[in-house]
Amino acid sequence: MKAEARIRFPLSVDISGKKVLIVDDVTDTGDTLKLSIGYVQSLNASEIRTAVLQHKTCSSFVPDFYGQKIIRWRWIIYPWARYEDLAGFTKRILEDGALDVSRIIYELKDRHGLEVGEKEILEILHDLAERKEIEKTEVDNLVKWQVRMK
Ligand SMILES: O=P(O)(O)OC[C@H]1O[C@H](OP(=O)(O)OP(=O)(O)O)[C@H](O)[C@@H]1O
Repeated sequence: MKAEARIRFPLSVDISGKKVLIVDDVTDTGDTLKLSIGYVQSLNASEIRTAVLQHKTCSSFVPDFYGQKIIRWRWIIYPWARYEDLAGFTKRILEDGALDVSRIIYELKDRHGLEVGEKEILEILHDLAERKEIEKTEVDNLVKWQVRMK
């Protein structure tokens, strides 16, 4: 589930009277751009336009410019968000029970069509473990990973 859009880092420059182009990678619900427009308006920009790489037609907001229209909803993994997306999918997969690395790789391919190498997934697993979100266990001499018990 996606978190609610919010302004985390207010602008530190004066944009009053300026023409502003807001650029994002994608519109999904449209909430991010709606919020951004409201925020930029509150700073008295004179004109506002919006642009995204990919616009999903389910979005309640239609940007002024987009590179591609996505009609059939799908999750899009951008190179700059691959790590974050993989970590999220991996955690969700582990919610179904403890799994070893090769099974996690299999599930990522099966459920999400993702090709992931062992080195890449191990780095993510170790990071999630360091953040205490998952933990390593050993079952019958097999190393498995599971969501950390609270
Ligand atoms: O139209 P919306 O439903 O608002 O979705 C679009 C937003 O979602 C993604 O960001 P994400 O929520 O992953 O936040 P982040 O870029 O801060 O990680 C994306 O980069 C857009 O900013």
